[in-house]
Amino acid sequence: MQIARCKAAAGEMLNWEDIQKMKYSWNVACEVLRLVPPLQGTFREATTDFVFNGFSIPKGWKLYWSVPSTHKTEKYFPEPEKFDPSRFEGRGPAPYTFVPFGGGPRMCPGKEYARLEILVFMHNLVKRFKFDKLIHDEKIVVNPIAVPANGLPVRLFPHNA
Ligand code: HEM
Repeated sequence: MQIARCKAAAGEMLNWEDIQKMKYSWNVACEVLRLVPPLQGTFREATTDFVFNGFSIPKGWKLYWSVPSTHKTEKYFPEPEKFDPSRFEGRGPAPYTFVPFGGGPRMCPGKEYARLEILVFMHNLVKRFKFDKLIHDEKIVVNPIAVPANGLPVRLFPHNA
C-alpha cells in the first residue's frame, strides 16, 4: 500500500524502481517459500569421493538435496515452524541455507522473473481487495510440487465497492 500511495494516478502501473522498494513484501514471500517451498529438491552427481556427516559418498553417486529439510534446520532458522519474515532483514540467512531456487551454477534461471511476478501479484491483490480464505484449514499437498489441496478458493472484497 505504501507503493500505491506514492503513485500519481490510481491506475498507474508499477515500474522497476517500485519493485526494488518492495522489500517487506519480498521478505514475506521468502518466508512463505521457506516454509512451503514449491520444489522439494533436485539431484546432483558426486564428482569426487567425499565424506559427509560420517557417510562415505563415492564419486558418481546421485545425491538428492532437499529444500524443506534445509529450510527447517534449527541452527539456521531458529523456531523453524514460526512464520517470521524478519529473518530476511539485513544480511538475511547464511549462504546455501535458503534454497527455494536451488544454488550454485544450476540455480533456477527464472528466479528474478518469479520475484517480479510474485510482487506484482501481491501488490495488485492487496491494493484492490480484501480477501478471505474459504477453507481455513486447507492442507498443502506435495505431488511433486507443493500446492493447496483445493486450489485455494478465496472470496474477494473490492476496496471501492
Ligand atoms: C517460485 C517460482 C520458482 C521456484 C520455487 C523455482 C525453483 C527451482 C529450483 C529449486 C530449481 C533447481 C535448481 C538447482 O538445481 O540448483 C529450478 C530450476 C529451473 N527453473 Fe525454476 N523455479 C521457479 C520459477 C521458475 C520460472 C518462472 C522459470 C522460467 C521462466 C524457471 C525455470 C527453471 C529452469 C529452466 C530450471 C533448470 C535450470 C538448470 O538445470 O540449469 N523457474 N527452479
